[in-house]
Amino acid sequence: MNARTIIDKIWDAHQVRAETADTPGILYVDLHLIHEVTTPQAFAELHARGLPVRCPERVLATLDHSTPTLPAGPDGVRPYATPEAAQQVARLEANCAAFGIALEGWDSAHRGIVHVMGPELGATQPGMTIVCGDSHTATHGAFGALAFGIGTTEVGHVLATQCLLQRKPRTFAIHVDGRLRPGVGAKDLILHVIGRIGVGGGTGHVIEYRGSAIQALSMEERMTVCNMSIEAGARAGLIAPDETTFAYLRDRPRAPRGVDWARAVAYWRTLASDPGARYDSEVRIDAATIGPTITYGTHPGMVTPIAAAVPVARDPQEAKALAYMRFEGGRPLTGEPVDVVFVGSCTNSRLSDLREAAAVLDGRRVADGVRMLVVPGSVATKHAAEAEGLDAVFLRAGAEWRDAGCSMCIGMNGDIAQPGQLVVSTSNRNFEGRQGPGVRTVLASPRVAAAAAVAGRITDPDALLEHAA
Ligand SMILES: CC(C)[C@H](C(=O)O)[C@@H](O)C(=O)O
Ligand code: SF4
Repeated sequence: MNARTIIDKIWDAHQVRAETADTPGILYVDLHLIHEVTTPQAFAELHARGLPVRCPERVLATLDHSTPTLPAGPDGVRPYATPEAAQQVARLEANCAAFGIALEGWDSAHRGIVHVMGPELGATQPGMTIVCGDSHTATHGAFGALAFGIGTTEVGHVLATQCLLQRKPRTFAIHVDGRLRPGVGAKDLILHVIGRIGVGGGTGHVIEYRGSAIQALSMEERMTVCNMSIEAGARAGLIAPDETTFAYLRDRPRAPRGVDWARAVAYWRTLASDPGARYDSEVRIDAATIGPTITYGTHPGMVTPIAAAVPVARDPQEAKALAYMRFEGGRPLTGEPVDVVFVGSCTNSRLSDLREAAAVLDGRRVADGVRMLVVPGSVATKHAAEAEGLDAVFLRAGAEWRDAGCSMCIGMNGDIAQPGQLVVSTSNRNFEGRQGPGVRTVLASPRVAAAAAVAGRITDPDALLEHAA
């Protein structure tokens, strides 16, 4: 057989029927993750047509987008932002009960952002096809799964059939070789990649991240990288599974056990792309050239090394983005006053992210007038962070320590900033108004975000930490 990429291998193993010129192929789905926002209509369709869920055991639900991050009041009432938010949650609870679907709901120690809790449970595994009515589903590609976002109509299709109509994607190898500099992490890496290939650079492709700098990443860092594949326009992004992957998955609640574990690992080892496999596109990046990286505009491709000057606008769209952000081309963003710092989201709300932010905040204080919100990605992450005292570090520094959820990444639960405020955010989208009407968003790593909180300004963390030493 020809040399195949991991993308081809997973595709071939799940293709029920090949595509033709006129019709997409049919792909079997191993795991369907669902949340409260993109499921109500899909379930309504099943109810209306009297259809059952084809494989309830392959569906896993959580509550994340509309959930308050402040605790219930003494009356037990949760502080939902809107009646719609409360209703979305209630409907998912009712639909999961009606169709026999496992829900990591309010009383679950595993509830959390769908792309954080799936991996934590070991539900996300190499070689799987994984879908979710959510654009950041590529996060699960960190495990060597083919994972992509689908629309609400498709959520209904998958619930009813456990299959999806899909055309085979093109393949894109992004090689990152060499070593990342100290203090430079996965978020800097992926922002740099998106800046390099552009927000449309991955369109129609599944990206395989390869090379020594990728192999050296932890699972949590790999998730940060794969998470933002969609921001480069790609349908998905993945990384071949290796010993790091297997070590992470071993003994997780939903991971295979005993002889099944050995059999699974043996299969997972066959997934890596064959030597000589061909890709439709390829890019090579030297990890040592990447520094702390932030966005300056209103899409995640508008990135700059933190100390470098913001590029001068080359077209009306860039000029519009700079005007919205109130930034000036030709000048660096360092020194720009910050109003809010958000550490959270499916990009950067895992234990390693919280540790990274806490390391900067330990023994320091959030600057006067700055609000800092730290929101763990899951209840399990929250407990793990508290077990090692990270909550105390954040609270001592003057930050807010919240319950798990999407929170200010998208503000659907009411966690938003005020018009005109500048937010340094560890999330993945800096679109106009995403964190509240008129709010200006700068995307950054947890380290850069925490440094901004301490300085009250956008700051090169190396300068801040050196100064203190
Ligand atoms: C609400 C949901 C459908 C949306 C998505 O698909 O990504 C959200 O998670 C986002 O990050 O914008
Ligand atoms: S954390 Fe943000 S990007 Fe991730 S699923 Fe929630 S809203 Fe979407």
